[in-house]
Amino acid sequence: MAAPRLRPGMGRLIEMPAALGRLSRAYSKSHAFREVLQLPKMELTKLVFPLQELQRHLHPDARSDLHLRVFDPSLEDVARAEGFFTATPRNRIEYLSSAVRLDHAPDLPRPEVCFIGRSNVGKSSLIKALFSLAPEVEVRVSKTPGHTKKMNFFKVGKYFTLVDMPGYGYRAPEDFVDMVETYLKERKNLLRTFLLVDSVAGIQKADNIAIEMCEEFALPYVMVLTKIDKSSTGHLLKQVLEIQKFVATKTQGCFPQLFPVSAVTYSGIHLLRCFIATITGNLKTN
Ligand SMILES: Nc1nc2c(ncn2[C@@H]2O[C@H](COP(=O)(O)OP(=O)(O)OP(=O)(O)O)[C@@H](O)[C@H]2O)c(=O)[nH]1
Ligand SMILES: [Mg+2]
Repeated sequence: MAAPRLRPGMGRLIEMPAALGRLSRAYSKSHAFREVLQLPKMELTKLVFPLQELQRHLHPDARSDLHLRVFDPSLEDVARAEGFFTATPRNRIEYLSSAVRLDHAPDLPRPEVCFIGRSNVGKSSLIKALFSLAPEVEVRVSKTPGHTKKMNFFKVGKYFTLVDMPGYGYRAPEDFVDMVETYLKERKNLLRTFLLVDSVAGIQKADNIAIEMCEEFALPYVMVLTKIDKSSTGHLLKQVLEIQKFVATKTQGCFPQLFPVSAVTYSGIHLLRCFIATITGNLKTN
């Protein structure tokens, strides 16, 4: 397994003052990257590059099975990406508006990324975690499936827009199909769709319908595996391998690398921020 690559200058960030070292596990609620960098190396890898950590558990002959190197930023890139997600007076991160129809959606020139998935899969929680450095932004999450009823638009400075979608499947809003299908099909500035799949349950029937929809509309999309804190390592590894094979053999528009995340432990969140900053053309990695 390759260690996370470090660029010159990162050493300074990683040098750990003794006092901080003792406190390394007690990071703040925001999970700021400078705090993450103070973690012991294995913990850091698990948190920032969850696929790399999983790869450690694969038999050496099977290691090429994990598509690790498609998007493979350095720690420095990941650190730089955080700037886009940090709210400051000059970088305003805010809820913009909600819409139940595409023609009610805000007219925005900047690139947009949206998050779709079954109700309760963790879309709103993931967006809330991505916005942990913008604590003023309110993203509502709920144990009750079908909580998000509208498309919610969030502006990230002058860089891009994130859209939290209502879920499909159980307790989906009645107008879901009209709302989401039309959005996916016609939204001009939609750059990438993140399709969330529960890492415990794997790909379900309703997910297949969403995958077919993305394929039919020829959307570039990315699969995110949620709630990885709830999966055992063995189960997660099995799901990653199965889903990766599915993506490689049955899809055209899906990005080959999966993004496992947890909105509870923040595993994969920093990498996903870096990916979003990169695909929206704001960050040059490698
Ligand atoms: N353990 C764990 N629970 C999570 C995670 N992400 C979300 N949850 C829980 O899953 C439930 C649903 O989360 P939401 O983020 O509201 O899910 P959603 O996909 O937005 O759901 P809808 O808006 O109903 O479509 C909540 O109880 C969350 O606390 C995670 O990474 N780990
Ligand atoms: Mg929601």
